[in-house]
Amino acid sequence: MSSHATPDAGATGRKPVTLHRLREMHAAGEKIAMLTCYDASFARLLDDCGVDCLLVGDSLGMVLQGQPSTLPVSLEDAVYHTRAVARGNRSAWLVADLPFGSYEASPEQALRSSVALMQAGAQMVKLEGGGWTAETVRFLVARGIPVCAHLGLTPQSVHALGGYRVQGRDEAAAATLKRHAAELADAGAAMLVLELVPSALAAEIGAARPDLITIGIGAGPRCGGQVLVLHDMLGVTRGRLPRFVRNFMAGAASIEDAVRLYVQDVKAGRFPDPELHGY
Ligand SMILES: Nc1nc(=O)c2c([nH]1)NC[C@@H]1CN(c3ccc(C(=O)N[C@@H](CCC(=O)O)C(=O)O)cc3)CN21
Ligand SMILES: CC(C)C(=O)C(=O)O
Ligand SMILES: [Mg+2]
Repeated sequence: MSSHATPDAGATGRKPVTLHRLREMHAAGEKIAMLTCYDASFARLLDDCGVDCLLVGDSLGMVLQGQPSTLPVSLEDAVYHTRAVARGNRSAWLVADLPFGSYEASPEQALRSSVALMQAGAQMVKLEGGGWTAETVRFLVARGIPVCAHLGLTPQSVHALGGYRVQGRDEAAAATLKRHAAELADAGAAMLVLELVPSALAAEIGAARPDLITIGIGAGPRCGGQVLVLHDMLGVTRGRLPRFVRNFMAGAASIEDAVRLYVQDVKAGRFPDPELHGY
């Protein structure tokens, strides 16, 4: 064992996943595996299993708190779970959702909320919305805060959208989505979550902006990476699940095996299957 071992890498652990490394992976065509994570124990497990990115999603409102939507999640809630995940994580890239009401009023409000998440251990913040968020994205990026955008089904707008429905289905909506993606990329967003959009549209957005790392959830296999809600892919969530979910615990001998299978299947392009999970 070298006496010059870097302090960040554990004895057997990988090097920390940086934004630079994610861009290298994306440029080389390596798919990025992301999962939501809300606590220290799962953070350590997911990191050990090679998950590239952990997302402290505001889905925690539904999954952990039993809320009917993500709207009741507070910035305090997000900070609390980001702290926990940051303590358990060793090397995965840590993204935290800006909750509903914590960033919409102004770029300054978004900065204050983002500072709270970054001080809790996040390395990137994620916010939902189209072109109107570009000014805020530019403001945060200029101040050293990496930003992930989120288009398509944006659950914080569920009441305006009229339910958790596929977005960008007709030609006009698809054109708007493409324009918003370009505006967010121009504003400096490094990553873009595409949720519940037709696979062909997600592929087009990614092809138009190779500088933007697209992460799909119900957006088909031709994205730069994939994300799922942890409790969904582990078969913990009860009730009817979105079509894009696969239960990786089915046939797996352990949670670690299921998570490793997810990472392998994302990297190999085996998940998602366009027939089973696509729109
Ligand atoms: N546990 C959990 N998993 C999620 O993926 C998730 C959350 N919670 N909470 C926030 C949002 C809500 N999400 C949802 C919820 C329902 C559908 C759904 O039922 N979609 C239909 C498609 C409808 C259509 O065709 O327009 C489906 O069958 O997939 C999709 C995404 C995704 N997010
Ligand atoms: C599902 C992902 C993209 C998310 O925003 C969340 O978990 O809150
Ligand atoms: Mg979210």
